[in-house]
Amino acid sequence: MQIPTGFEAGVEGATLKADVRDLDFHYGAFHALKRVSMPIHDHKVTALIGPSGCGKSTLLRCFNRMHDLYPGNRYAGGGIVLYPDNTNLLSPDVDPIEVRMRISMVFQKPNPFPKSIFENVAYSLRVRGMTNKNELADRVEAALKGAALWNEVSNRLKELGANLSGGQQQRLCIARALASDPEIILFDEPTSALDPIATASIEELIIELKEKVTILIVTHNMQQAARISDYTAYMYLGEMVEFGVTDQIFIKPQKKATEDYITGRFG
Ligand SMILES: Nc1ncnc2c1ncn2[C@@H]1O[C@H](COP(=O)(O)OP(=O)(O)OP(=O)(O)O)[C@@H](O)[C@H]1O
Repeated sequence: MQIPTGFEAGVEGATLKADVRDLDFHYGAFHALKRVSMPIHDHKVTALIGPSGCGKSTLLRCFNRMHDLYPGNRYAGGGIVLYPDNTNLLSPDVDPIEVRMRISMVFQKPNPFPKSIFENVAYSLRVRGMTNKNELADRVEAALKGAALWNEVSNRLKELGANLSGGQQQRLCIARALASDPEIILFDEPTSALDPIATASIEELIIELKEKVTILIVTHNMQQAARISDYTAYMYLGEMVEFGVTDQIFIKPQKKATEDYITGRFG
């Protein structure tokens, strides 16, 4: 899908994986997202930045219909179109379970299931009906390799996931997210509970992962957004203030509000 008019392509020939169109979101009476539009480029990392409470996580959670799990939440406006099949992820006709198979999520705190390392990764495959032992083993190995964890755990697969270090647990959660072969992975501040070394390895991994998947990441850390993302979106009070190529947002933002935030004058 070529970039529709009105979106800054940034990279020649870039294609879109999804686009958010005039999206509104309400937590009961609270209007948390206001007419948000932004493109999600295929096989790129897009970072959502902005001060606390501006709606970054709310926007991220729309992508896998997590808000559906709580009563009173309401999507409105245009929706989120996923390419290449033009599926509106927020349409009531689209099954949220299907959406979560195509779009997986990694949370702020590593949250392995109380199961073995192997089962943490195999779980989503079993849920999808995979029963063949060899196939499961191959897929688990591929996901753990994809998450740069295989070398550290290949001889510990029966141990509890919770026995791993924090950084390893987060890579296990990334392996779990990868196992189902998603098209997009959502990361919600994935390194905020980790030390600098574990953070660096997750950042390196995210950059590698974009070969396989499209990535959308919420981060409080502007240096992190600058280091790992191709595109950055700056949000404030539920609105999309500015979207662009990361270098442009950080070096020469178009809007004063973005500049004030980037330079630390605000936020
Ligand atoms: N379940 C909820 N019910 C009502 N309001 C909510 C709920 N979750 C978030 N909000 C409100 O929606 C707004 C956006 O919250 P959100 O968590 O998306 O912000 P954020 O930019 O991710 O913030 P942070 O960086 O602190 O995580 C905030 O005003 C928040 O108080």
